[in-house]
Amino acid sequence: MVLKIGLVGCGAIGLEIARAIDRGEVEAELVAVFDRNGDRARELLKGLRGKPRLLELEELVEGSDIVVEAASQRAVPEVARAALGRGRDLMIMSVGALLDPGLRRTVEELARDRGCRVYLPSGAISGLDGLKSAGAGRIDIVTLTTTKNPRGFAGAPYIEDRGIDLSAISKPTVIFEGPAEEAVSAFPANVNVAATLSLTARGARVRVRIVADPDIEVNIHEICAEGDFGRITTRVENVPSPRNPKTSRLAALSAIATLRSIVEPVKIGT
Ligand SMILES: NC(=O)C1=CN([C@@H]2O[C@H](COP(=O)(O)OP(=O)(O)OC[C@H]3O[C@@H](n4cnc5c(N)ncnc54)[C@H](OP(=O)(O)O)[C@@H]3O)[C@@H](O)[C@H]2O)C=CC1
Ligand SMILES: O=C([O-])CC(=O)C(=O)O
Repeated sequence: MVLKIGLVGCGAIGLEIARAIDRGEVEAELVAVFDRNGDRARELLKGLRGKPRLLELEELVEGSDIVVEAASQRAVPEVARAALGRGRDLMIMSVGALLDPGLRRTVEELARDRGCRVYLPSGAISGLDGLKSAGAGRIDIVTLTTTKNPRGFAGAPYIEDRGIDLSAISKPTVIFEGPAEEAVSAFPANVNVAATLSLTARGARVRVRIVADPDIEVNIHEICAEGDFGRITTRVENVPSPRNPKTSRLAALSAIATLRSIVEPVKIGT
């Protein structure tokens, strides 16, 4: 049976996912899309050969085997409850939402009760395979250093609340340092990867450093993890999405790769 996918969020990541399915790169059918911005959803549909329907969330869930969230952290509670509550599998891109302990518990309980799977793609980072293995032992500390062009941080609550003038940054500047839980609320569209690291590290401390560098055009994520296994360091220099400079192209590719791994019989990696 062909996997039926319902997509919530038709922005930079949603568009790439929809196109990959439409080109036959994932053996699945995109049956429906939803976005609070109807124009963006209609624009996405125009470019596809297939004919997914533009539906409200409840109807989208009804017709899908798996719901893919590529919208925002704010969207996650409603989408998760709608999908898991009806026994549908769920993929979450706005992983930062799951650092709210109440929501994480709800998602885990609903998934267990209804026999559903919840997929959290690696997103814009590398090294989760090793970190996942390390988590079976003891991880002491994980640090994430994220560096983007200042324009990538525009609109973040941390920037707005403090009135930080991003255009005045003329050299690499540390604009935030703190735990993952704070980072994902302060920069909800920039460091969801901190939450993915935190969940993978199973309770180990994840410290986040955010750097604005006016001289770069890539989104860099550097990770260092230490524990009884030794040390892992990884660094990705990501090409930003042409549609959304906050988001890296690798994040959309990781969603597509996760969907493939769901439908393909051979699973590679930890
Ligand atoms: N896990 C990871 O590694 C990564 C995660 N992300 C996260 O993935 C998500 C999608 O990223 P991206 O495609 O770049 O984002 P975009 O902003 O490009 O697109 C998101 C779309 O979803 C819409 N949307 C927002 N909230 C809702 C809602 N409650 N219900 C329905 N639609 C909604 C937005 O509308 P509007 O424009 O009106 O807000 C927009 O059209 C973001 O939360 C982003 O932070 C991004 C990169 C990496
Ligand atoms: O795409 C990226 O570089 C990472 C990102 O925005 C996020 O984790 O929210």
